[in-house]
Amino acid sequence: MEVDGETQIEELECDIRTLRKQLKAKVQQLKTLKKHFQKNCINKLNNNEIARYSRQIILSEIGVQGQLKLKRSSVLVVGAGGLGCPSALYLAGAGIGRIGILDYDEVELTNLHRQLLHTECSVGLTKVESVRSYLEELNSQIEIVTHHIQLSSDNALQTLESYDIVVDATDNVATRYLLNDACVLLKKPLVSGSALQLEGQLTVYNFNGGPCYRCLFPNPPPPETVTNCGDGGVLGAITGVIGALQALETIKIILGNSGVLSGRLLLFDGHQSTFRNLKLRPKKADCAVCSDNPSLTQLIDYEQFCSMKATDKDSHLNLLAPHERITVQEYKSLAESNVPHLLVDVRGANQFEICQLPTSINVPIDDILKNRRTTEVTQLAATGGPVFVVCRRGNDSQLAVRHLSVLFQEQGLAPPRDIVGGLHAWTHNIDPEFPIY
Ligand SMILES: Nc1ncnc2c1ncn2[C@@H]1O[C@H](COP(=O)(O)OP(=O)(O)OP(=O)(O)O)[C@@H](O)[C@H]1O
Ligand SMILES: [Zn+2]
Repeated sequence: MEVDGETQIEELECDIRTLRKQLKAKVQQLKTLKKHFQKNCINKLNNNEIARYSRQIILSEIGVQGQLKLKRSSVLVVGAGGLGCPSALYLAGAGIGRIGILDYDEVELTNLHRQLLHTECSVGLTKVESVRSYLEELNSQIEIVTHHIQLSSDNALQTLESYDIVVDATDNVATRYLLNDACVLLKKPLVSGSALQLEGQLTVYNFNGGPCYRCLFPNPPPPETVTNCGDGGVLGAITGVIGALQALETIKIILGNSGVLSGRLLLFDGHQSTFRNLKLRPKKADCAVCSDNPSLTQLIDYEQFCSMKATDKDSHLNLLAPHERITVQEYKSLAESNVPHLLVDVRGANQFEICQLPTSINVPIDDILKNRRTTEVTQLAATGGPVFVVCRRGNDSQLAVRHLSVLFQEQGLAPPRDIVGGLHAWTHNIDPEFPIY
């Protein structure tokens, strides 16, 4: 009975995939026909546009002329994730004539709580295709262009060139510097947002004599101080707030509104639901890129400059010597032979609650690095057997081993060892049923 049910589900899913493909082909066909036969004048609104945008056209800030400005403008949204989805959605709704969506990534299940243009059916598709099909259904009057690439120094200038404004909806420092420098070189405003946990930030760089990102942050932060959503977590409503505000600032720039958030930083605190505006330092007279005598006149290697990758994928640390590490397979056979040992899981308590390996104890990395619970670990280690350290992907566990090794040595204990690749490696190589997040 259960097997029958599973087969039926698979068959239906397969049918739906086929129908979606057919639908996509028809939508594309319709688009091409419309483009060919409907005269879309950029100096006039058609009846569909008048009705569609009527509730914003009647605003004194917009009017017919403002709506035409939106229609004639082009915006590139870089990153089709937590911030990119809401900003692209509101830009498309408002009638920006050409919207570019740029992202190298594919949709994953862990994206769906906040990246709300992607659906369960788009898991595995490219993010740019997923966003494109959503936005085209929302508004057939505008053009959506997709760029399924990783933005880099080799392609940034050429890609950004054909857009009026750039929205930074990415999640890593290297890409932020790259976008900043490219926008300065091309003289384009950069609407920059970020969101983490229950907080968000927003500002507009390189606009109307205001500072650029480098004016404020001439040097990148140390890599170990940077947290991404995968490690720190984020609430979808926070990315929604900041992404929608990025669309608002973009629209204000196009309309020529005087209240654009340039030279100011908006901070949103979702705990208290408060917004604060900080005045930023003005443009730096000797900024490396936006001053009158810049030392940087072309794009550089940003991963090298930041000592960080321009993606949050595959960032595997390699801090330890081979003898300080064991594989998940080695750990499995040791655990199965009932060798007495101590397994320390250094993820945060919330993550430990999601899933954990049998007999492991939870001592979060922060507690280890700040020596808050290291005595507890050394005392347990002294009771005998080897000590192993595990985390989600095998990075924090290496930091923990490096830190603990010194303490263990001082006490004459055998050094702890890191489990390579962490719980992700456990799921991939040992137990596919072990939850992955
Ligand atoms: N250099 C780049 N080129 C193209 N896309 C980029 C670049 N840097 C970041 N991105 C994209 O920006 C988006 C940032 O969004 P967000 O952090 O919400 O998503 P995510 O990386 O899927 O999240 P998670 O960290 O939860 O896996 C991602 O889709 C990522 O692929
Ligand atoms: Zn500058």
